[in-house]
Amino acid sequence: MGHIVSMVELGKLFLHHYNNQFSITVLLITNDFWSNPSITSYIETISKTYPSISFHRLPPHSINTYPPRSHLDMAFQLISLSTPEVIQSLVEISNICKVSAFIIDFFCTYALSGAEELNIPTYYFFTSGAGCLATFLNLPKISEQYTKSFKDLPDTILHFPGGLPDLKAIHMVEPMLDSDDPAYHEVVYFCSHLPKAHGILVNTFDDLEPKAVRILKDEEWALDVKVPPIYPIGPLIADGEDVHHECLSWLDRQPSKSVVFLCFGSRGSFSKKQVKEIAKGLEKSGQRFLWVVKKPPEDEESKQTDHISDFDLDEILPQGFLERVQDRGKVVKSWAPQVKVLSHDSVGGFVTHCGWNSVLEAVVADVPLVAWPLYAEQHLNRNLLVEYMEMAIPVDQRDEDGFVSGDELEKRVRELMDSEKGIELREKSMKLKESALGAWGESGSSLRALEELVKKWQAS
Ligand SMILES: O=c1ccn([C@@H]2O[C@H](COP(=O)(O)OP(=O)(O)O[C@H]3O[C@H](CO)[C@@H](O)[C@H](O)[C@H]3O)[C@@H](O)[C@H]2O)c(=O)[nH]1
Repeated sequence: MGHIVSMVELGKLFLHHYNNQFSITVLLITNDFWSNPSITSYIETISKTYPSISFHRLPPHSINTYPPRSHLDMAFQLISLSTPEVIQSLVEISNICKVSAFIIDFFCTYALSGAEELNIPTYYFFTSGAGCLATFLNLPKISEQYTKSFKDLPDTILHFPGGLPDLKAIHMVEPMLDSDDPAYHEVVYFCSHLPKAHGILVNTFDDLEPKAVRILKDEEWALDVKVPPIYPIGPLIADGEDVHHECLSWLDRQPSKSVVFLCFGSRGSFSKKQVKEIAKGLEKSGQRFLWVVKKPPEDEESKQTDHISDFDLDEILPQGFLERVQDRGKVVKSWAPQVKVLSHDSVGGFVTHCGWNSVLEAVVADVPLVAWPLYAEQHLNRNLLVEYMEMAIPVDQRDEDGFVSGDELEKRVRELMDSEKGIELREKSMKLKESALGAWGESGSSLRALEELVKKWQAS
């Protein structure tokens, strides 16, 4: 969902600045694996409100090569199987009009060479940040240096060029933890193809990641790999959902900047033990909080689907917790309208899983962060947010399973809401909000990057 929303936001961006010059076609893979009612309703809404954006659904495939090793292996196999139809669609669209650019998600790298053979300029839209992109560009080299799986290297620290933060091997991006998983090799393949694109659009802005943008654009090859033209065209975030959720009325009754919001993205669920520990930490912290809790998965397998199922909150929270914190805490099941919550005046801090959209939404809303990464590239984002961008407080996690004690959460929440460090972060986040607005103002950095890109297309 996060990737579709980002891609559509990009389409809306072109339409907003270059009305009548472009129409947008979004190619979508269809499969039970991805069927999700919120995606269907999202697409229906966008189709109605933006007639210049059309969605073309590719025919479904089923996996017939080998049993998938992981959910990402399955996802990558399905995407790869759709490549011939992607290229066929490009041919058909080219027969009707000129394709100015073909913009692909990182996970859709399979279509890059076919599109280039058709002489269609192909770009990536990288939905995470510039620091993450700079690190990804180096992953093929890093992977060559190790024969063991990163998950089996508990004492190894990985170093990257260009002053990028180190990363514990066990915090490697999720699909590259296990070298026996075919998804590992697919991610290396994706990363090694990034330099082959005409350019990479990145959902960030210069002032948010000045060091990372600089090394990506550095002609001296600070990164030790070839980097194609980079276009930081963010922050692109979805508009707040047009819903009225009960948690918003609750926020209306809380003092300004007093509430810590805890939300862990579209898939972030925890074990029952971890849920109890979070509750303990929040209760002891004495702070006001709004906490989105997803259903704890029964096992690793059900982790992919369980988070959208219904469940009984009383069964997983400590006994009497809700009554004891009723004056200052609210727990919401499964989902809250995050963009609206973050921009509410009562919210003064955000405990986040470091998903990039969540980071950008917090930046735009001027909310300081506690970083609690879970999966995907989130550990990498945590290191960037804490060490490189200095805009978040980290939580200390157990190496084996990422567990965070209630005492640790209590300490970090207090630090964010009630300490010198918290004040520092708050000042920084106010400045970043202004810079985010400035990036799209007259001669702002993101606007300039967009203009440069479109000029190229117009000239070709
Ligand atoms: O209760 C919720 C939970 C999430 N959201 C929204 O869902 C999106 C979540 O996006 P993000 O923060 O990027 O997290 P993920 O959904 O986990 O995104 C995936 O994609 C991101 C972009 O590539 C990566 O940075 C993440 O690690 C990866 O997990 C955001 O727009 C949130 O506002 C809500 O509105 N309410």
